Amino acid sequence: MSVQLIACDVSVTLGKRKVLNAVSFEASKGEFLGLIGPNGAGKSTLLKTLAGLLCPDSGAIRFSRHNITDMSPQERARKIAYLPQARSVYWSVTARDIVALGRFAYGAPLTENPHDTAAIERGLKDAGADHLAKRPAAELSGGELARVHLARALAGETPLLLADEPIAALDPAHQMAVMTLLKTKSSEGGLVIAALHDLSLAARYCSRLIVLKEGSIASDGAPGDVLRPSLLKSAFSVDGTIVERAGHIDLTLQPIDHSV
Ligand SMILES: Nc1ncnc2c1ncn2[C@@H]1O[C@H](COP(=O)(O)OP(=O)(O)OP(=O)(O)O)[C@@H](O)[C@H]1O
Repeated sequence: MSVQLIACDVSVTLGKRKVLNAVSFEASKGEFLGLIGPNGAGKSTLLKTLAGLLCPDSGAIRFSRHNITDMSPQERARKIAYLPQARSVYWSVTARDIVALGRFAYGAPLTENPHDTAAIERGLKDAGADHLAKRPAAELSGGELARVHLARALAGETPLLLADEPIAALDPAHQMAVMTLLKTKSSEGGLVIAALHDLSLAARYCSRLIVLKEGSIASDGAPGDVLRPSLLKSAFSVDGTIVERAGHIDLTLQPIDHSV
């Protein structure tokens, strides 16, 4: 696999806090990379930095041989889709209007051509949101709106998709549908990086996991290699039982028993 994304010694300070500390990794097309770690570990900050929305204090990020900070916003938007964690909509626009913003780098919605229309409709369908297209976005439930925003990210047809907690608001069936979709997007040649809190789903669907802890990479590798009891304890402060069967990893998590 050819390396597509390189993050080299990336450090980010927000306010007075050093939130990312010399983060380095490489990723290739075809990977579905789960970014996991406890609250405040720096997952959203890393995704925003990879998207070019935050500027690192030091270090560099290259995607498709281009330095992210040298790319124009339009070039970035044609290569990188970013699904943020916060998804509220207060304007009187339809769900389809939101999805059409995914084609903004190509001139839509002002000049929507047949390719834009097809990408918007495919995004809505893939995200399971086609039936919501005409609904006012401000009236949608949290899970419905999450799927509409995912459709917006998909409509850009970018080679890199950065998704911050794409399944957080979803019911179990939609969680699995979205994880299957992201896995499919990567196996079709895309690179997908998603911040996730559900370790079981991350283990089942992602090809690789990166664990962030206090702004640094604590572990990086195949789910079965990363999710070990010692890592669950040190990074997530939980006790975990891990069973691998038929290519799947089953995780059972419980609070650390301090009495033993
Ligand atoms: N603008 C800011 N100024 C100062 N500190 C910030 C700012 N934004 C985020 N932080 C801090 O940076 C740290 C990392 O935040 P980040 O949102 O990246 O974590 P996360 O791993 O995505 O967490 P969560 O799982 O809770 O979403 C947190 O301690 C947070 O309080």
